[in-house]
Amino acid sequence: MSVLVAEHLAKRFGALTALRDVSLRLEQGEVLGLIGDNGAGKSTLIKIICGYHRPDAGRLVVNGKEVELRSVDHARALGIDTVYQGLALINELSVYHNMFLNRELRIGPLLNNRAMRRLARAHLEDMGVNIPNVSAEVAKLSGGQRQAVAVARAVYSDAKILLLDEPLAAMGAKEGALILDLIRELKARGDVSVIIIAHNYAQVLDVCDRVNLLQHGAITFDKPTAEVTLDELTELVVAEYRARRRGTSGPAA
Ligand SMILES: Nc1ncnc2c1ncn2[C@@H]1O[C@H](COP(=O)(O)OP(=O)(O)OP(=O)(O)O)[C@@H](O)[C@H]1O
Repeated sequence: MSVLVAEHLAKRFGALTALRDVSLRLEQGEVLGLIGDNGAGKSTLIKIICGYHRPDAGRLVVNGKEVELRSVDHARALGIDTVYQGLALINELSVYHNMFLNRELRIGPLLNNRAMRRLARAHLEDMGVNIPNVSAEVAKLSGGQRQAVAVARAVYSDAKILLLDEPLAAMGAKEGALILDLIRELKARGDVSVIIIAHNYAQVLDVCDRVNLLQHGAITFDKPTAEVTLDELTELVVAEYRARRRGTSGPAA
C-alpha cells in the first residue's frame, strides 16, 4: 500500500519555478532515495510533504486520504516527521531537551527531566552514538553528533513517514555508517517508510529500495535500486549537468 502519494505538485517562488509537476509515491516500509542536482527542488518537495510549504497546485494523499497540510505540526500529527538540512535543533538547549522538543515527558504539569535524560541516553546508545553527556547544550557538539541527535529525535518519535533531508551531510565515516545502520533497522521493522535525500549515490544504492531523480521540477526517473547501477545513476546526473552547460537542457524524454 502507498502510505504517501503526491500528484502533480507545483511550487513557485516569485518568478522561479521550483517544482513544475512532481508525482511520487512511497510504499509502506519502503526507503525511497531522492536524488537530483543542486537546486533541483528536492528540499522544496520535502518541505511540502512536511507541511512547511503549501503547494501552488497538486495534491497529497496520506494513508489513502487526501490532505491539505496546514503546518509542520499538522503533518506531524499525521505521522510525518522530518530531519531538515540545517537540522532545526535549538543550540541553547540540552541534547535531551532537543530530543523531546514539543513532546516533553511530564508528571502532571512538571517536566520529567529524569525520564527524558534516561530515554535520550538509551536511544543514543541503541544507535551507537557516543555523546557522553545528554545534559550538554547541543551547541557544544560536533556537526556529526548534532546530526545524530536530529535523526534520533525523528526515529524515536513514532513517526510512520520519515523525511531525511541529507542526513549524512556533515557526518564522519563512523557516524554516517551508524545512521545507515539505523535506516536499515527501520526498514527491517517494516512499519516506517522513509524518503531520504542524498548526494552520495553509493549510499543511496546501499540503503534504498527505490530511487527517484528530480530534474527540471519533475520526477524523470523511478526504478528499484536492484535494477540500477552506480554508473547509471552517475551518468544520469552528469548528462543533465552537461546539457545544462550547453544550454540544451529540457525535460527528459
Ligand atoms: N524560500 C525560497 N524562496 C525563494 N526561492 C527558493 C526558496 N526555497 C528554495 N528556493 C529556490 O528553489 C529552487 C529549488 O531549491 P531546493 O532547495 O528545493 O533545491 P535542492 O534540490 O534541495 O538543492 P540542494 O541539493 O542544493 O540542497 C532553487 O533555485 C532555490 O534557490
